Amino acid sequence: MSELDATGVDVRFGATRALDSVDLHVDAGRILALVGPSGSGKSTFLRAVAGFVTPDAGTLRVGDRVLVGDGIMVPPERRGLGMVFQHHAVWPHMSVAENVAYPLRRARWNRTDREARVAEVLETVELGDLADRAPDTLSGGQRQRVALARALVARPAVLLLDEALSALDEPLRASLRLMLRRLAAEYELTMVHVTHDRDEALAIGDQVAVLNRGRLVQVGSPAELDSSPNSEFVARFLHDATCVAGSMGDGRFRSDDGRVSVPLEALDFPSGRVNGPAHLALPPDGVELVDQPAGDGVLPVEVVTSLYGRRGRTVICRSGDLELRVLTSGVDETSPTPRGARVRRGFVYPRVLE
Ligand SMILES: Nc1ncnc2c1ncn2[C@@H]1O[C@H](COP(=O)(O)OP(=O)(O)OP(=O)(O)O)[C@@H](O)[C@H]1O
Repeated sequence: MSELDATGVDVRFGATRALDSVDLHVDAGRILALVGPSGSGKSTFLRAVAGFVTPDAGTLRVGDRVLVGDGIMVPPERRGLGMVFQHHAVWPHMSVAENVAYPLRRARWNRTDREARVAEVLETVELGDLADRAPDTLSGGQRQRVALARALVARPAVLLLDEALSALDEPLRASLRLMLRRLAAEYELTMVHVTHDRDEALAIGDQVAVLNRGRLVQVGSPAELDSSPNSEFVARFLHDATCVAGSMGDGRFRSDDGRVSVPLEALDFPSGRVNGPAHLALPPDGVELVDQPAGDGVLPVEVVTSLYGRRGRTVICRSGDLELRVLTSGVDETSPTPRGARVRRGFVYPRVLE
């Protein structure tokens, strides 16, 4: 069990700054979920830790061992890390057990120790019965567990997962999420789990880090990110918030077009109190539908459509040019069409005027 520490990691590909001075710390035995839109630098970070990409600046350390920095650049095969990719790289010409034993063969483990360790790891990933099977006779989820077992077999200091569950269907994904959390706890394994799936990041991570254009924009527990997104970007990305431009003054937010006016009681300031130009981010669960189009903090709306979800139905409404998502619980769609949306909770951020 080892902690992972990244300090000031920069990676450039020509004019693209794939990672911009990234500082990240993962405590030993914990899972960090790294999430962000496409092209935000998630895979580049993992590849830099694994040793497939050389940072232009910064240091990477696992435990007290420097992997990158101070003139050191440890090659990938000497880093002692495990990695699992989206598409299970399982060798078709080897049985399940042979696939899993491969890293131990390369490390010249003797046969008895190798067989015992392979059997133990296959039990851990619940593949004990399938040791002799050929990979092409396995389901996608079983193959991915073979890849996981192979990454775990040599007791890596850190396990790196690059969209490792993304190609699987639910509910298999859900069961593998649980398996990863169980492994982290039982074996005190440090993990970095890269995903573009926001719900998965919040479900699996002890800590969640959000990347945007190579920059780390927020790191915190799932509950912190859920309740207190520190920027408009995070509010949009994690919460599907609708953003409204306006300003704060006289204890309320007023939108530039005059349609939205919200009193202080309904406002949160996750990045600090704001006065003057501001953006209001409205998460779907911070707005409720009401029958009347008027009232304090109420916008007149027209319902466009809705999506069913387990937490409730998300109703898509329009108010002027604004498209708003409202999470409702058990709204009967045949009831009189709601004509207003009342803001119960919105996040306010400073707005930098161009
Ligand atoms: N080998 C490379 N050569 C040039 N540019 C690259 C290379 N690898 C990545 N990039 C660029 O670096 C940026 C970050 O890419 P990266 O693959 O890390 O993003 P990501 O967040 O993992 O995206 P996705 O979710 O789409 O996989 C992107 O702009 C990408 O085009």
